[in-house]
Amino acid sequence: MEYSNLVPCLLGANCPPAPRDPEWTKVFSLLTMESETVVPWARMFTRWKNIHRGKLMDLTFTAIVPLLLGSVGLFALFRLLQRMRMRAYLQDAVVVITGATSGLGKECAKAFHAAGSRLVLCGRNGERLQDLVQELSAKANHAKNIHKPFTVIFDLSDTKMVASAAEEILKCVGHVDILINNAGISYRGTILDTGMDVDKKVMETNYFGPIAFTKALLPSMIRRQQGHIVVISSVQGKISIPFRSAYAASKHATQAFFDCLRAEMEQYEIDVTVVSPGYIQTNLSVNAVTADGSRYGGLQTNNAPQQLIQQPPARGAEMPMLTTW
Ligand SMILES: NC(=O)C1=CN([C@@H]2O[C@H](COP(=O)(O)OP(=O)(O)OC[C@H]3O[C@@H](n4cnc5c(N)ncnc54)[C@H](OP(=O)(O)O)[C@@H]3O)[C@@H](O)[C@H]2O)C=CC1
Ligand SMILES: CCCCCCCCCCCCCCCC(=O)OCC(=O)COP(=O)(O)O
Repeated sequence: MEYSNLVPCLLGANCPPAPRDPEWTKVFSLLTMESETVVPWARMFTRWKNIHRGKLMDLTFTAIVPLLLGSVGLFALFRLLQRMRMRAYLQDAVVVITGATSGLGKECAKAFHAAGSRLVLCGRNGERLQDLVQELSAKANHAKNIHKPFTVIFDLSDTKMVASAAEEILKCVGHVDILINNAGISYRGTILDTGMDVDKKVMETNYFGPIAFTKALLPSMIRRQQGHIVVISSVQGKISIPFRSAYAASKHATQAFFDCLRAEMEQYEIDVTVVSPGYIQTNLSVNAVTADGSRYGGLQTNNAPQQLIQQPPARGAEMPMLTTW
C-alpha cells in the first residue's frame, strides 16, 4: 500500500476508515511493522501511551482541570467574603488607639480611618494629635462614610489620668469595639547604672498604663459581650536581650497579663491579641529613656551597647528590620 494513499485515509478526510475495514487493519499492521525498528523501551512507551492516552485525557478534563479551577474559584470567593466581612466590621467601628501621634499608632490611625472606623486618637501631645486629625481629614475619601476622629490627651504613666480618659471616651462615643494599646517607650542602659525611678517609668508607661486603660474600658465591653483588645508588645516580650532590661521586663509583663486576660475574656466573646513585632524604623529608639532618665536621642552612640547589625534606613515605617541591640 502506498503511504500517500494512507495519509488522507488516516486523517479521515476522504475515506474515514471503519474498525473492521480491511484497509484499516492493513494500515495498522504496516505501521506496526515500521515501528519494529524502534528501540524496545520507546515502543513500549508508545504502546502504553496509546492505551492510556484516552484515559489520561478523560481524567484531566473531567476531574483534574475542574478540580483545580474549582479550588481557585473557592479560594478567591473565600478571600472576597473575608475582605467584605472585615470591611463591614471596620466600617463605623469605634477604634481607640493609644500613642497615635507617631510610628505604628499613626499608621494604624491612617488604616482604620480609611476603612471608615470611628477613631479615638490618644496621645500626650494635643498639637500633634490635631495635626494628625488634619492630615487624616485632608486624605479622606468623601465618597466613603468617613468620621472625624475624636482626640483624648493623657499620659499613660499617670494612672488617674488614664481612668478619667477612659470615662471621657465612653461618655463621648458610648462604647469601644477595638482597643489598640500601642503607646510605649524604649529603654537603653545597664542594670547596674539604672535607677529604680527609670525602671518604674518604663513599667508605668509600657505595662501599668495599658493595663489600667484596659481595665477601665473592660466593663463596657463585657456588658456588650463584644470587643477586641490588642496590645503591641515586642519580640522582647518573649526574649530578653542585654541592656534593655526595663523594656524587656515591661513587655514580658504585658505578654503575661494579656495572655491571662484572653483566657478570662473568652466567656464574654471578647478577643485579646498580643502583637510581637521585631525592629521597625520609628521614633522609638531616639525617644528611649537611658539609665539616668534622660532621652537617648540617638546621638550618644557610646551609650548604645553594641552595634550588631547595621542596615541602611528602611524606606517605610512598616518595614521590619534588625538594626542594633
Ligand atoms: N519600633 C519598633 O521597633 C518596635 C516597637 N514596638 C512597640 O510598638 C509600640 C509603638 O512604638 P513605635 O511606634 O515604634 O514608637 P514611637 O516612638 O514612634 O511611638 C510611641 C508612641 O507612644 C506614645 N507615648 C510614649 N509614652 C507615652 C506616655 N507616657 N503616655 C502616652 N503616650 C505615650 C508616644 O507619644 P508622644 O508622641 O507624645 O511621645 C508615641 O505616640 C510601642 O509599644 C513599642 O514598644 C514593638 C516592637 C518593635
Ligand atoms: C546566634 C545568636 C542568635 C541570637 C538570637 C537572639 C535573637 C534576639 C532578637 C532580638 C530581637 C529584638 C527585637 C526587638 C523589637 C523591639 O521591641 O524593638 C524595639 C526596640 O527595642 C527599639 O528600641 P531600641 O532602643 O532598642 O532601638
